[in-house]
Amino acid sequence: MTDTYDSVTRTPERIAVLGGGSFGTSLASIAATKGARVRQWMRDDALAREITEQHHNSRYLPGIELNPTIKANTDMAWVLEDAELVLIAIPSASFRAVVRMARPWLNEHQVLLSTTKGIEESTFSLMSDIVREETDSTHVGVLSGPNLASELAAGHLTATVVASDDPFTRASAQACLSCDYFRVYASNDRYGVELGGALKNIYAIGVGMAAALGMGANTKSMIMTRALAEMSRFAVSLGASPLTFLGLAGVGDLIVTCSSELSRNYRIGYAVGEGRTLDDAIETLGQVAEGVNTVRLVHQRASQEGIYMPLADGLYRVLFEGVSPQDMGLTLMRSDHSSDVEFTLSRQDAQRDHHSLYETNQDPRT
Ligand SMILES: NC(=O)C1=CN([C@@H]2O[C@H](COP(=O)(O)OP(=O)(O)OC[C@H]3O[C@@H](n4cnc5c(N)ncnc54)[C@H](O)[C@@H]3O)[C@@H](O)[C@H]2O)C=CC1
Ligand SMILES: O=C(CO)COP(=O)(O)O
Repeated sequence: MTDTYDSVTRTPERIAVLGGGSFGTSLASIAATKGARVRQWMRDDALAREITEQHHNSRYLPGIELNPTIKANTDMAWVLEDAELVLIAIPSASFRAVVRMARPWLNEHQVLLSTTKGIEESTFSLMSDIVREETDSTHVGVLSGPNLASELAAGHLTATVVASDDPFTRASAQACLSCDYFRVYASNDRYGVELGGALKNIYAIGVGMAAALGMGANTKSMIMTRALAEMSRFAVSLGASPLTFLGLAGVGDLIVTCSSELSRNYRIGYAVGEGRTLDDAIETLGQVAEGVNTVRLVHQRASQEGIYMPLADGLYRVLFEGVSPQDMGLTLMRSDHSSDVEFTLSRQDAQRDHHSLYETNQDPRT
């Protein structure tokens, strides 16, 4: 991939963030710390005043000091006024409704980036598809990677991927958000990056369940590794690049979401593994865990398309059909072994794949 970083002549100066939750707030704080004018839209007036006046988001990012220049507001027109780049951090269930609400103040020159890791229930659309359908922007992209919001807001070093087929979008997002603790890589596999972010949530629920059942690191590693094969098989059959799954938005995000108790999806799985009902687990969490819906949608789509997804199917049966996690674990382990082949590559295949991996994953700035 060429012409990414250098094609932006200047960093976007006016940023709008839609969403007052943990991730939108973390990204708002980064952009503001880089010197941009940042306006953040949310429904809750009290929360908007707290962010603007006290520089905290106590509901979604307790204990984190935000950049004091962020101005949060419930007035969409004011937030989007003159915005050059818009970050959309709204849960998938409300994403289309909020984009429609914003539409009167959006134009084709703005960069519109989804940071949401989910799939629309009624259409199986990814969020960037919704942005394309609902707006006239020619600069649409997604941002996804190992980015737990509270760690990001605390300045722990990490990286992410901005994916778009439009070089201007990729470069604008890199310029807007790259900083000493957040490295932003570019990709043109928008579909793969976006699917990676949505799919890994399913498996974090599974690893959370395994942890609640007292399973150790071997089990977690097995689930994560087979999850990677499964999610990549699904995404590739829908048109994504398999190489994306070896990058930050694939295995990178899978590892963090399956390993950290900060992950809401992991916590849902843990609660169900402890014997709580799904409804009870969701209510206790009080935040969005996209994987619950995603597992339903992916189970349905994989069945329609005939894609082999034993882990996602098993998790669907535990969450929605009352199968116990213990029984599901045994069923998976006892299933037919005859097709359990990991890789059978020739040396030439391996060399070709290695070469194409490193070509594709090259940092566009080097
Ligand atoms: N929290 C995290 O660590 C990360 C989250 N994400 C993704 O970001 C997306 C947003 O998640 P979070 O910020 O974490 O969620 P959150 O649970 O922290 O907050 C959700 C926010 O969305 C708002 N919201 C919900 N429905 C709305 C509607 N109809 N209109 C206006 N606002 C509405 C809520 O009021 C709340 O401010 C999710 O898809 C998530 O997967 C991505 C990377 C990291
Ligand atoms: O996507 C995330 C980290 O990259 C956050 O995952 P959760 O939504 O499970 O908290």
